Amino acid sequence: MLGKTIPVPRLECIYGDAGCDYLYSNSVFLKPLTWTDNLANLRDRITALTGYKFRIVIGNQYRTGTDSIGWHADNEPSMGSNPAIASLSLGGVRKFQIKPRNGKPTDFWLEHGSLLVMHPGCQSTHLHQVPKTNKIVSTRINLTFRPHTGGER
Ligand SMILES: O=C(O)CCC(=O)C(=O)O
Ligand SMILES: [Fe+2]
Repeated sequence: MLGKTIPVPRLECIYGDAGCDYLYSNSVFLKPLTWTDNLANLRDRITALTGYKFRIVIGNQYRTGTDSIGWHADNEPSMGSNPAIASLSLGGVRKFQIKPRNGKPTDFWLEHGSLLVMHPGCQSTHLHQVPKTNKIVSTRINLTFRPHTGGER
């Protein structure tokens, strides 16, 4: 529901081009802050590396092992069809799992500085998550660079 605060088990923020508002799960509305120099620099370096253009970045902070993100696909219509998503991990190592819808998960241990790229099509065929863990883990920050179809250019 718009205007309602929904708790999520992690901290979130969004930066991006003006007007590139982001609505997910039909309930959470995020309005981007203006790109900082450091984030814009990272965005441009990742575009140079991957060839994909990005207009928003969503930041997640997993403070402890109880912070997480459940199984989902990033298929919000505002990103257009078949988005390419680049995911940069910083800080503590966490398990990232990806699976074909109804298939078996594959585990990746995303280390500080690793860049995971989900190519176009991935969001229609696969789901991904960062599960909770009982292990002691240090804080992790993840930045997902994404396209967006709206806003000002
Ligand atoms: O933290 C991660 O590695 C994944 C984050 C994610 O899936 C998302 O923000 O949609
Ligand atoms: Fe995701």
